[in-house]
Amino acid sequence: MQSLRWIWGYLYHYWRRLCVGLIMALIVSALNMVNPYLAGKIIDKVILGDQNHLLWIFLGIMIAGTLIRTIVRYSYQLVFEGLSQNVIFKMREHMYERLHHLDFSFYDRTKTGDIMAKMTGDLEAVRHFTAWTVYMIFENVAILLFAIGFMFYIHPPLAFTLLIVTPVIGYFAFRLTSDVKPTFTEIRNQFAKLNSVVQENISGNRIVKAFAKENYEIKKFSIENDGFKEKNLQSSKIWEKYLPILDSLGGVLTVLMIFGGGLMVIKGTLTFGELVMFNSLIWAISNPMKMAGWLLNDVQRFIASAEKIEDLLKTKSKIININQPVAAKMTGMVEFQHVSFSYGEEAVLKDIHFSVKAGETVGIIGPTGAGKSSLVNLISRFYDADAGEVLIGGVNVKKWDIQRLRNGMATVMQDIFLFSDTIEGNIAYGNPEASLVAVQNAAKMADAHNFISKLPEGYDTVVGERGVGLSGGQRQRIALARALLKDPAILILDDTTSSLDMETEYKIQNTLKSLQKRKTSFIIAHRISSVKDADIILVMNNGKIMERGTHKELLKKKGYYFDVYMNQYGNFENKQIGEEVI
Ligand SMILES: Nc1ncnc2c1ncn2[C@@H]1O[C@H](COP(=O)(O)OP(=O)(O)OP(=O)(O)O)[C@@H](O)[C@H]1O
Repeated sequence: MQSLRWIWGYLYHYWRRLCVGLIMALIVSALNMVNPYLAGKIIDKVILGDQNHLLWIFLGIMIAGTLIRTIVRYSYQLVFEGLSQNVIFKMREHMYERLHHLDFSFYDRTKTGDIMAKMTGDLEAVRHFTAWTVYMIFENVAILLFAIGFMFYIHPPLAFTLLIVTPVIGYFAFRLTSDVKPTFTEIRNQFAKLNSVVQENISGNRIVKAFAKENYEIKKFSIENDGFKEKNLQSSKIWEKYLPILDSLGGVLTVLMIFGGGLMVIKGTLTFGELVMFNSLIWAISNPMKMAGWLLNDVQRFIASAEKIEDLLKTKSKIININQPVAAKMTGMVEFQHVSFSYGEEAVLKDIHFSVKAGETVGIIGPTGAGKSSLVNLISRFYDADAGEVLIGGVNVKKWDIQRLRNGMATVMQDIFLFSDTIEGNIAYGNPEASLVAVQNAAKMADAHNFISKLPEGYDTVVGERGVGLSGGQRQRIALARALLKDPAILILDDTTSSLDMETEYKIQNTLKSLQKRKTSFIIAHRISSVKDADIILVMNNGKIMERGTHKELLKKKGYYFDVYMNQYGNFENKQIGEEVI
């Protein structure tokens, strides 16, 4: 019921078209009564009553009725197809918009395959329901009611005899529906699992090959594929149980009609023509009953899919704008006031406290898993702090308009993502209006211009999915150019130069230094060389800032930073070298 109410939310925009379609379906259902009626009249009036002149009239009406019925039926099929395409178009748009509104935590817990199953299989089930099932249910119910009414009009006692069987058919159709429903939910969930395996395998096909795990992955797929087949077979088994019963009950109707009707003809209470009318109408009773199983099947499939789509559309993002967000100018002043944060149970950031003036550079260093990326994720409000406040320009990030906040900053994430587009398109992603010269300048700053120019199609080179066809360092430089072209007030570089050789990193750093005077920069790195010129370096471990200061100050402290420095630049045993550098 809930799913029907939900789909009505989409359908009512087209209620006029829906009404036209349903009225046409009603006309077709009524026209279905014409031929059986006239067939009976031909027997009674023409064959037995010798009124031969009526034959041509009856035949003419039958042909005209059939023609009109075919045209109207074809027309409303088109009406419903158009209607369903409109509904699906809107729904797909809503789903896509929702997917873009949802925050990082949604994507952390949702498999891409599951989302794809919703965008494809579930939408198709809803399309099928609105394009076909809706009018088929209406048409079958209308035919059944017209036939019952007509039969009662012709001969109530025989009509009554036939109707004795219909509640039994109704009972089995209902049983079939309730038994089959859970299997549809299972089929649908299994389909999502199958999709996830395929999607992960396609995305990770290089890893699969590198580890020679093709057979393992094929087996993994086979298990899910087998599961999908099994779930479908389970559903078919339920069908196999009920369909013969429903079919036999349809047959019982015919037997009852011939037996009861035959007796009535012999007794003279029913004409031969009326028996023919009943005989021609019997399908109008048994067919909707038989169709009920298939249609309820479709309804259950629709409900299972509609629930999944509705779930997605109802999923709320935790990161949302407040009622009247601040629309201040982004200044680049960043402050963390006793911030704690966790993804789940365990705290990932503990009591983080620091402040940065606009235009300053912050280096963040520390072992893997220390919480460096998590810290910068709070600046862009990809997640919200559990305690404490993150302030930009003195205003809590939760009070900023999210679009404005993120437009004022550019992040080069650790996991570089490039779209399957031209290099120019990828660099201009954050600033599509940018001229080619501006794109080239950004590429020069990121030391990417040289290698791009050497490509046969230069900036028009289309990179593969996720940037396939480029080296790790080339991808990093394009991502850096993309961030620089945005000219943000806050620049966040999460391990952005890790794949670059020292010489390229040095060149980029010199460029960044000139830029950094204008923007606040956060540079996460494992190499001392990447952070040593920062105004302040935060050394993180286990979610805490355990050391802070400039490069020189930190070396003097002879703590973790000093050890890393010695590891990378000097003899670890001989701390004297470190002191020389200081
Ligand atoms: N999306 C997430 N959901 C749950 N836990 C997460 C998520 N992202 C990171 N973590 C956990 O949070 C902790 C800090 O991770 P984070 O990525 O911030 O570390 P990091 O210092 O940037 O590490 P690295 O240098 O390896 O990038 C880790 O224990 C990690 O397992």
